[in-house]
Amino acid sequence: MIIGLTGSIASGKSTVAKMITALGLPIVDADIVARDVVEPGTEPLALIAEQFGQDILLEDGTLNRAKLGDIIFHEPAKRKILNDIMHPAIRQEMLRQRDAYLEAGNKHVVMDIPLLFESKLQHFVERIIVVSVSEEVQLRRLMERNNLSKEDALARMHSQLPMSVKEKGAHAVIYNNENLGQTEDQLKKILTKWEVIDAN
Ligand SMILES: CC(C)(COP(=O)(O)OP(=O)(O)OC[C@H]1O[C@@H](n2cnc3c(N)ncnc32)[C@H](O)[C@@H]1O)[C@@H](O)C(=O)NCCC(=O)NCCS
Ligand SMILES: Nc1ncnc2c1ncn2[C@@H]1O[C@H](COP(=O)(O)OP(=O)(O)OP(=O)(O)O)[C@@H](O)[C@H]1O
Repeated sequence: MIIGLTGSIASGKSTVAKMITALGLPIVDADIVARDVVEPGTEPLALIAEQFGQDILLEDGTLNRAKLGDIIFHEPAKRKILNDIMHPAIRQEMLRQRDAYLEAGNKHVVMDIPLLFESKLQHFVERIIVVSVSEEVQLRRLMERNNLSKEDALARMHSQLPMSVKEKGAHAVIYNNENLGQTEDQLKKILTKWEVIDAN
Protein backbone atom coordinates (compact mmCIF):
# COMPACT_ATOMS: atom_id res chain seq x y z
CA MET A 1 0.00 0.00 0.00
CA ILE A 2 1.27 3.49 -0.87
CA ILE A 3 0.32 5.87 1.95
CA GLY A 4 0.44 9.67 1.68
CA LEU A 5 1.25 11.57 4.86
CA THR A 6 0.31 15.22 4.80
CA GLY A 7 -0.97 18.10 6.90
CA SER A 8 -0.09 21.76 7.17
CA ILE A 9 3.12 23.55 8.04
CA ALA A 10 4.28 22.58 11.57
CA SER A 11 1.26 20.30 12.09
CA GLY A 12 3.58 17.41 12.98
CA LYS A 13 4.22 15.45 9.77
CA SER A 14 7.94 14.96 10.48
CA THR A 15 7.12 13.95 14.04
CA VAL A 16 4.68 11.30 12.79
CA ALA A 17 7.13 10.29 10.03
CA LYS A 18 9.73 9.49 12.72
CA MET A 19 7.20 7.24 14.44
CA ILE A 20 6.50 5.50 11.13
CA THR A 21 10.22 4.94 10.55
CA ALA A 22 10.49 3.46 14.05
CA LEU A 23 7.75 0.99 13.05
CA GLY A 24 10.06 -0.17 10.23
CA LEU A 25 8.23 1.36 7.27
CA PRO A 26 10.12 3.13 4.45
CA ILE A 27 9.46 6.86 3.96
CA VAL A 28 9.95 9.13 0.98
CA ASP A 29 10.27 12.68 2.37
CA ALA A 30 9.36 15.53 -0.02
CA ASP A 31 11.11 18.16 2.11
CA ILE A 32 14.41 16.21 1.92
CA VAL A 33 13.99 15.65 -1.82
CA ALA A 34 13.23 19.40 -2.20
CA ARG A 35 16.65 20.13 -0.66
CA ASP A 36 18.48 17.59 -2.81
CA VAL A 37 17.12 18.91 -6.12
CA VAL A 38 18.63 22.36 -5.48
CA GLU A 39 22.14 21.24 -4.52
CA PRO A 40 24.90 23.26 -6.25
CA GLY A 41 25.28 22.18 -9.87
CA THR A 42 21.63 21.26 -10.41
CA GLU A 43 19.42 22.74 -13.12
CA PRO A 44 16.67 23.91 -10.72
CA LEU A 45 19.24 25.91 -8.70
CA ALA A 46 20.52 27.59 -11.87
CA LEU A 47 16.94 28.49 -12.85
CA ILE A 48 16.24 29.88 -9.36
CA ALA A 49 19.34 32.10 -9.55
CA GLU A 50 18.21 33.26 -13.00
CA GLN A 51 14.68 34.16 -11.79
CA PHE A 52 15.45 35.48 -8.28
CA GLY A 53 18.92 36.97 -8.91
CA GLN A 54 22.41 35.68 -8.06
CA ASP A 55 22.16 37.08 -4.52
CA ILE A 56 19.66 34.31 -3.69
CA LEU A 57 22.82 32.16 -3.37
CA LEU A 58 25.14 32.13 -0.36
CA GLU A 59 28.90 32.64 -0.77
CA ASP A 60 29.49 28.88 -0.97
CA GLY A 61 27.04 28.61 -3.89
CA THR A 62 24.23 26.97 -1.89
CA LEU A 63 20.68 28.32 -1.76
CA ASN A 64 19.91 31.03 0.78
CA ARG A 65 16.79 29.28 2.09
CA ALA A 66 15.86 31.95 4.64
CA LYS A 67 15.95 34.66 2.00
CA LEU A 68 13.97 32.65 -0.56
CA GLY A 69 11.43 31.68 2.14
CA ASP A 70 10.96 35.36 3.05
CA ILE A 71 10.12 36.12 -0.57
CA ILE A 72 7.91 33.21 -1.55
CA PHE A 73 5.79 32.98 1.61
CA HIS A 74 4.79 36.66 1.18
CA GLU A 75 4.37 36.81 -2.60
CA PRO A 76 2.08 34.24 -4.27
CA ALA A 77 3.33 35.10 -7.79
CA LYS A 78 6.94 34.42 -6.75
CA ARG A 79 5.84 31.21 -5.01
CA LYS A 80 4.32 30.02 -8.27
CA ILE A 81 7.56 30.74 -10.13
CA LEU A 82 9.52 28.69 -7.58
CA ASN A 83 6.98 25.86 -7.58
CA ASP A 84 7.05 25.67 -11.37
CA ILE A 85 10.84 25.33 -11.28
CA MET A 86 11.09 22.83 -8.44
CA HIS A 87 7.98 20.66 -8.40
CA PRO A 88 8.61 18.63 -11.58
CA ALA A 89 12.09 17.67 -10.31
CA ILE A 90 10.73 16.87 -6.83
CA ARG A 91 7.94 14.67 -8.23
CA GLN A 92 10.30 12.74 -10.48
CA GLU A 93 12.76 11.99 -7.65
CA MET A 94 9.96 11.02 -5.23
CA LEU A 95 8.56 8.48 -7.68
CA ARG A 96 12.06 7.11 -8.27
CA GLN A 97 12.54 6.57 -4.52
CA ARG A 98 9.07 5.04 -4.15
CA ASP A 99 9.76 2.57 -6.98
CA ALA A 100 13.17 1.70 -5.54
CA TYR A 101 11.54 0.77 -2.21
CA LEU A 102 8.91 -1.34 -3.98
CA GLU A 103 11.54 -3.08 -6.13
CA ALA A 104 13.54 -3.83 -2.98
CA GLY A 105 10.53 -5.87 -1.80
CA ASN A 106 8.77 -3.45 0.55
CA LYS A 107 5.01 -4.04 0.61
CA HIS A 108 4.23 -0.58 1.94
CA VAL A 109 5.76 2.85 1.31
CA VAL A 110 4.85 6.09 3.05
CA MET A 111 5.22 9.36 1.13
CA ASP A 112 5.51 12.48 3.31
CA ILE A 113 4.20 15.24 1.01
CA PRO A 114 3.41 18.59 2.67
CA LEU A 115 1.70 19.96 -0.46
CA LEU A 116 -0.16 16.77 -1.44
CA PHE A 117 -3.50 18.58 -1.81
CA GLU A 118 -2.15 21.95 -3.03
CA SER A 119 -0.25 20.15 -5.82
CA LYS A 120 -3.12 17.71 -6.48
CA LEU A 121 -0.92 14.66 -5.96
CA GLN A 122 -3.66 12.44 -4.53
CA HIS A 123 -3.13 10.03 -7.44
CA PHE A 124 0.42 9.29 -6.18
CA VAL A 125 -1.00 7.40 -3.18
CA GLU A 126 -3.72 4.90 -2.27
CA ARG A 127 -4.54 6.16 1.24
CA ILE A 128 -4.07 9.57 2.82
CA ILE A 129 -3.32 10.36 6.46
CA VAL A 130 -3.66 14.03 7.46
CA VAL A 131 -1.84 15.26 10.59
CA SER A 132 -4.04 18.01 12.00
CA VAL A 133 -3.65 20.63 14.73
CA SER A 134 -5.70 23.63 15.82
CA GLU A 135 -4.57 26.97 14.33
CA GLU A 136 -3.59 28.16 17.78
CA VAL A 137 -1.24 25.23 18.44
CA GLN A 138 0.10 25.36 14.88
CA LEU A 139 0.95 29.06 15.19
CA ARG A 140 2.68 28.56 18.55
CA ARG A 141 4.75 25.57 17.39
CA LEU A 142 5.72 27.25 14.10
CA MET A 143 6.80 30.49 15.82
CA GLU A 144 8.86 28.49 18.32
CA ARG A 145 10.45 26.00 15.91
CA ASN A 146 11.42 28.53 13.22
CA ASN A 147 11.89 31.52 15.52
CA LEU A 148 9.38 33.52 13.46
CA SER A 149 7.29 36.59 14.25
CA LYS A 150 3.52 36.07 14.40
CA GLU A 151 3.15 37.84 11.05
CA ASP A 152 5.74 35.66 9.29
CA ALA A 153 4.30 32.46 10.78
CA LEU A 154 0.78 33.42 9.63
CA ALA A 155 2.08 34.19 6.12
CA ARG A 156 3.48 30.64 5.94
CA MET A 157 0.27 29.11 7.26
CA HIS A 158 -1.85 31.07 4.78
CA SER A 159 0.28 29.96 1.83
CA GLN A 160 -1.34 26.53 2.19
CA LEU A 161 -4.92 25.20 1.96
CA PRO A 162 -6.97 25.33 5.19
CA MET A 163 -6.71 22.28 7.45
CA SER A 164 -10.48 21.64 7.16
CA VAL A 165 -10.14 21.09 3.39
CA LYS A 166 -7.32 18.61 3.94
CA GLU A 167 -9.24 16.73 6.63
CA LYS A 168 -12.16 16.29 4.21
CA GLY A 169 -9.82 14.70 1.66
CA ALA A 170 -8.23 12.27 4.12
CA HIS A 171 -8.88 8.57 4.71
CA ALA A 172 -7.70 9.07 8.30
CA VAL A 173 -6.89 12.09 10.49
CA ILE A 174 -4.36 12.19 13.35
CA TYR A 175 -5.08 15.00 15.83
CA ASN A 176 -1.70 16.22 17.10
CA ASN A 177 -2.74 18.84 19.67
CA GLU A 178 -1.90 16.70 22.68
CA ASN A 179 1.17 14.74 23.76
CA LEU A 180 3.26 12.50 21.52
CA GLY A 181 1.95 9.31 23.15
CA GLN A 182 -1.59 10.17 22.11
CA THR A 183 -0.42 10.91 18.58
CA GLU A 184 1.42 7.58 18.37
CA ASP A 185 -1.65 5.69 19.62
CA GLN A 186 -3.77 7.18 16.82
CA LEU A 187 -1.12 6.32 14.21
CA LYS A 188 -0.84 2.70 15.36
CA LYS A 189 -4.63 2.29 15.36
CA ILE A 190 -4.86 3.50 11.74
CA LEU A 191 -1.99 1.33 10.49
CA THR A 192 -3.35 -1.72 12.33
CA LYS A 193 -6.82 -1.21 10.82
CA TRP A 194 -5.27 -0.98 7.35
CA GLU A 195 -3.24 -4.16 8.11
CA VAL A 196 0.04 -2.32 7.50
CA ILE A 197 1.31 -3.33 10.96
CA ASP A 198 0.26 -6.22 13.21
CA ALA A 199 -1.94 -5.62 16.22
CA ASN A 200 -0.13 -6.25 19.52
C1 LIG B 1 11.27 28.24 0.29
C2 LIG B 1 12.24 27.27 0.94
C3 LIG B 1 13.65 27.42 0.36
C4 LIG B 1 12.28 27.60 2.46
O1 LIG B 1 13.12 26.68 3.10
P1 LIG B 1 12.99 26.33 4.68
O2 LIG B 1 14.22 25.53 5.00
O3 LIG B 1 12.73 27.60 5.44
O4 LIG B 1 11.68 25.46 4.81
P2 LIG B 1 11.43 23.87 4.51
O5 LIG B 1 11.97 23.52 3.17
O6 LIG B 1 11.92 23.08 5.66
O7 LIG B 1 9.85 23.82 4.39
C5 LIG B 1 9.04 23.89 5.54
C6 LIG B 1 7.59 23.77 5.19
O8 LIG B 1 7.17 24.92 4.46
C7 LIG B 1 6.07 24.58 3.65
N1 LIG B 1 6.38 24.95 2.24
C8 LIG B 1 7.57 24.82 1.60
N2 LIG B 1 7.46 25.24 0.32
C9 LIG B 1 6.19 25.64 0.16
C10 LIG B 1 5.47 26.18 -0.94
N3 LIG B 1 6.07 26.34 -2.12
N4 LIG B 1 4.16 26.48 -0.75
C11 LIG B 1 3.56 26.29 0.44
N5 LIG B 1 4.19 25.79 1.53
C12 LIG B 1 5.48 25.46 1.39
C13 LIG B 1 5.89 23.05 3.80
O9 LIG B 1 4.91 22.79 4.78
C14 LIG B 1 7.23 22.59 4.30
O10 LIG B 1 7.13 21.39 5.04
C15 LIG B 1 11.76 25.78 0.77
O11 LIG B 1 10.60 25.55 1.51
C16 LIG B 1 11.52 25.38 -0.69
O12 LIG B 1 12.45 25.10 -1.41
N6 LIG B 1 10.21 25.36 -1.12
C17 LIG B 1 9.85 25.02 -2.47
C18 LIG B 1 9.75 23.54 -2.66
C19 LIG B 1 8.49 22.99 -2.07
O13 LIG B 1 7.38 23.24 -2.57
N7 LIG B 1 8.61 22.25 -0.96
C20 LIG B 1 7.49 21.69 -0.25
C21 LIG B 1 7.49 20.22 -0.28
S1 LIG B 1 7.30 19.53 -1.91
N1 LIG C 1 2.46 16.41 20.02
C1 LIG C 1 3.40 17.36 20.09
N2 LIG C 1 3.65 17.98 21.26
C2 LIG C 1 4.57 18.99 21.34
N3 LIG C 1 5.32 19.42 20.31
C3 LIG C 1 5.12 18.84 19.11
C4 LIG C 1 4.16 17.79 18.94
N4 LIG C 1 4.17 17.41 17.63
C5 LIG C 1 5.10 18.19 17.02
N5 LIG C 1 5.67 19.05 17.90
C6 LIG C 1 6.68 20.09 17.60
O1 LIG C 1 6.06 21.02 16.71
C7 LIG C 1 6.96 21.43 15.69
C8 LIG C 1 6.37 21.07 14.32
O2 LIG C 1 6.37 19.65 14.14
P1 LIG C 1 6.99 18.98 12.83
O3 LIG C 1 8.33 19.56 12.53
O4 LIG C 1 6.87 17.51 12.98
O5 LIG C 1 5.92 19.51 11.76
P2 LIG C 1 5.86 19.33 10.18
O6 LIG C 1 4.41 19.17 9.86
O7 LIG C 1 6.78 18.26 9.73
O8 LIG C 1 6.36 20.74 9.69
P3 LIG C 1 6.81 21.25 8.20
O9 LIG C 1 5.57 21.33 7.37
O10 LIG C 1 7.34 22.61 8.44
O11 LIG C 1 7.84 20.31 7.69
C9 LIG C 1 8.29 20.75 15.98
O12 LIG C 1 9.09 21.63 16.70
C10 LIG C 1 7.89 19.54 16.84
O13 LIG C 1 8.91 19.15 17.71
